[in-house]
Amino acid sequence: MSKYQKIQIKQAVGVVGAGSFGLTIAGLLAENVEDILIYTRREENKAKMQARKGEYAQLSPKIRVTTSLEEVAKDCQLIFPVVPSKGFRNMMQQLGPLLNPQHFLIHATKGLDSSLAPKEGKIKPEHIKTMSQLIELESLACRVGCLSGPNLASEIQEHQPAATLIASKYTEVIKMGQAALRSPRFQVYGTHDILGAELAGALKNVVALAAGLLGGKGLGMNIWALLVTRGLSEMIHIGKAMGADVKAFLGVAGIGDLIATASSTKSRNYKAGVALAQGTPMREIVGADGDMVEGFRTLEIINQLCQALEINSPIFEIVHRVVFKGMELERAIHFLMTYPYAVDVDFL
Ligand SMILES: NC(=O)C1=CN([C@@H]2O[C@H](COP(=O)(O)OP(=O)(O)OC[C@H]3O[C@@H](n4cnc5c(N)ncnc54)[C@H](O)[C@@H]3O)[C@@H](O)[C@H]2O)C=CC1
Ligand SMILES: O=C(CO)COP(=O)(O)O
Repeated sequence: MSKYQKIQIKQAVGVVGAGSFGLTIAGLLAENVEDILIYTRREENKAKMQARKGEYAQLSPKIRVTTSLEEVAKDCQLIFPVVPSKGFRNMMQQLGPLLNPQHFLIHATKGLDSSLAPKEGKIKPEHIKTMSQLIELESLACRVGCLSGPNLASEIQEHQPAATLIASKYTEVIKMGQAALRSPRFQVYGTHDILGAELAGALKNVVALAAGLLGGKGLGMNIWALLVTRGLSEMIHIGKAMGADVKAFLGVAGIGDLIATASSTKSRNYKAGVALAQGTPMREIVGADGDMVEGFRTLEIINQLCQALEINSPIFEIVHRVVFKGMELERAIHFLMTYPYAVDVDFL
């Protein structure tokens, strides 16, 4: 047992979603937990994972694989859902009926959901849900949390040190998450501001995408720093309009993750921006990695929200035009460089 562990976790811990970050979380859990159950939808993946073949060769022997959500809900009190936002509600509609108020759910998805919005007409703030709100909507689970921070999966898989934030209204969820994940290679902070942590994690992907656009054009660090600073300011304004506090945006899940994602060629959001700037058609990027560029979905949802609430967010608006309306990047940069900004720090 790790010396950081205050609560001893004796039961199996579940991970739903056997992608890059689900496997990373399972690997972190293996430092503290004896029995980890990871859910994959695909039988062929289950076979490969069980045989520890190919990309699964390094899987800890403590990790069991299942294609049964019933088994996850029955065996595990603590479950980490780690599926892209696009599939999250659908996943919860299957998992939700199997859960009860004794379950603890800590998701790690950095995105938003707008599936409750009507097909026609304007989106309203109440149509936009974070993943913790979807968990509450689709299940009886109330001990809900989120994990968010500068956590590029490949670095953690290489055992490089990193930190994250577990956010929940419930202290017991934060403590349980810390006990499960904390180790000398993974620092885990805690906060009760779950909305702030979720929004910071989702919104930073859009700024990372924008940073990739600049990187793809070969632009330097001055404009990168300007983008990140003003992008953070817009993230905070949008977050506040959605009911969040400023704090999370200034911590590991906000500025911390923003720096990591907006400067790393390991980030899929950053890489998508680079590809767009270098002329790769949108359909090719979406075709290759579409669900995984969370920033695209978030950008569409936030653009509608900003219009509905008349939020002034020039960077988000112009990135939307570049990504979805074919605006030339040079024009977009000119627009922002001549934008009548007046105040530097306007969110404190
Ligand atoms: N990869 C990373 O560095 C990090 C990713 N995240 C977040 O984690 C989430 C997942 O990302 P990755 O694991 O990297 O993506 P991925 O594409 O590698 O894996 C996603 C997995 O979810 C599965 N999945 C999709 N829909 C499902 C459903 N309805 N039911 C069950 N499984 C389903 C897919 O089959 C796939 O195995 C994203 O929201 C991402 O922003 C957060 C921190 C770091
Ligand atoms: O959120 C992440 C790192 O903290 C992962 O970012 P990407 O989804 O852009 O790869």
